Amino acid sequence: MSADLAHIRQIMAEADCLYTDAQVEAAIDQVAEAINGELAESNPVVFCVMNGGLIFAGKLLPKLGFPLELSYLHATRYRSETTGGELFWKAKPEISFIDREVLIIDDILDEGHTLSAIIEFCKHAGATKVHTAVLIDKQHDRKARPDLKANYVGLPCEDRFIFGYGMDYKGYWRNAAGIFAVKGL
Ligand SMILES: O=P(O)(O)OC[C@H]1O[C@H](OP(=O)(O)OP(=O)(O)O)[C@H](O)[C@@H]1O
Ligand SMILES: Nc1nc2[nH]cnc2c(=O)[nH]1
Repeated sequence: MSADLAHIRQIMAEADCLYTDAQVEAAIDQVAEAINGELAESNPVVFCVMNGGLIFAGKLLPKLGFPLELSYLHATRYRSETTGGELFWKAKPEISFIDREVLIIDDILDEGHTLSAIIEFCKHAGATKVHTAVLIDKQHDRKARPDLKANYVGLPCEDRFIFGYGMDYKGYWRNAAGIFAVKGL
C-alpha cells in the first residue's frame, strides 16, 4: 500500500525538534575526535548498519584520519514500524572478521537487541575486538542487557520515537536535518 503523504508531512509539521542540525553536527565532531584518539592504530573494519546508520556513517567517516576498511550489514527489527520485533538479517557482512578489530556504526541504541546481536555475530566470526558507535542512545531501563553501552555515543535522547539523520518514520524522513520526536510517541 502506498504511504499517506499527507500524514507523513503532518508528522514532520507537528514533530518536536530534540536536536538541531548544528547540534548533531557538533556531536558527530566529538565522536570523531574520540575515535581518532583511540582507534588510529587498530586497522579496523568499519560496518555501517543499514539503513539507519547511513547518514551518521557518511558524516563520520570523512572525519576519521587513519586507515580503515568500510563495509555494511543490514539487520532490522522495526521494518518501518514504531515498535521492534524479531531481528531479521537482510544482508550479512561478507568481509572476513578473523583477527580484525571491528567498528560498528549505527544510528540508535534503543533496547539494544540489534546491537547485541551484531556484536555477538562479529565475535563468533573471529573479530578480536568489537567497538560500537551510535549517534543516539535512548534513555530508559529496557535495554537488552542492563550493562549494554556503546563505546561512542553522539547524544542521549528521551524515551520517545524519533526520526531524522537516518532514522525513519514509516520509511520516511530519514533525510530530516535534525533529530525529531513524533508528537504523542
Ligand atoms: O536498539 P534496538 O531496539 O534494537 O533498535 C535499534 C535499531 O533499530 C533501527 O533499525 P531498524 O530495525 O528500524 O532498521 P532500519 O535501520 O533499516 O530502519 C536502528 O537503525 C537500529 O539498528
Ligand atoms: N526511527 C527510529 N528507529 C528506531 N529504532 C529503535 N528506536 C527507534 C526510534 O526511536 N526511531
